[in-house]
Amino acid sequence: MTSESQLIHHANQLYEKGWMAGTSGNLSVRTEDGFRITPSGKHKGELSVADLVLLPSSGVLPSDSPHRPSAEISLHQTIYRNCPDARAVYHVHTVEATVVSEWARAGSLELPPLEMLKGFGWRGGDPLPVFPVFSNHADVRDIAADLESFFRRKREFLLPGFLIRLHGLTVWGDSPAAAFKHVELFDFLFRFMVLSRTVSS
Ligand SMILES: CSC[C@@H](O)[C@@H](O)C(=O)COP(=O)(O)O
Ligand SMILES: [Zn+2]
Repeated sequence: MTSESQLIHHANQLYEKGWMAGTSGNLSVRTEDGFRITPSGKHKGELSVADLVLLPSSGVLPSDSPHRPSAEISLHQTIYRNCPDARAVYHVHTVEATVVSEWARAGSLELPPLEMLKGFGWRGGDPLPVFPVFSNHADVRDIAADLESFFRRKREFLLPGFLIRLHGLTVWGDSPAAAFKHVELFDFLFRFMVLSRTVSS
């Protein structure tokens, strides 16, 4: 299976989970000639490989592209530029990700020290990793600029994801399967956070 067809398979699965409802979210995979990304504003449960838009390594979109690329392409570009191992970037809108994004303080969200964090390579006992939450600027390029500044501040351990306030979750991985796994791990953490507040209130 090519990485493009894995992306389409995952788009269907993420749509079925309700995480790409109402045309929300966008997915991309790195290819030899750049990366391919979902088109803007299309139903994410009805895509095919032919719908994907190529952003060539030159960074210049071909003028004859039949579809418009995702409006959030600048976030994907920023991740691929800063994370050489990233081969897939997935952005979803889950209810719990949106709820917990409101709980951030000074631009970061405290994650619970759950076993599930080890799925990201975190070792229990190490300090909890910083999980950034960026403002949902009207111009996505301003969010990408905040992300760029975050990447510049080098850290020992970087979680492969971030939230945008009242918007959604973005993750990356060294394969489409890894990106999908990271969406699932973060979803588990966010659902735990929401549920534990509900139970204790
Ligand atoms: C339901 S609208 C959501 C969009 O504004 C955006 O946040 C999104 O995730 C999808 O944008 P798209 O341009 O289709 O990739
Ligand atoms: Zn979005």
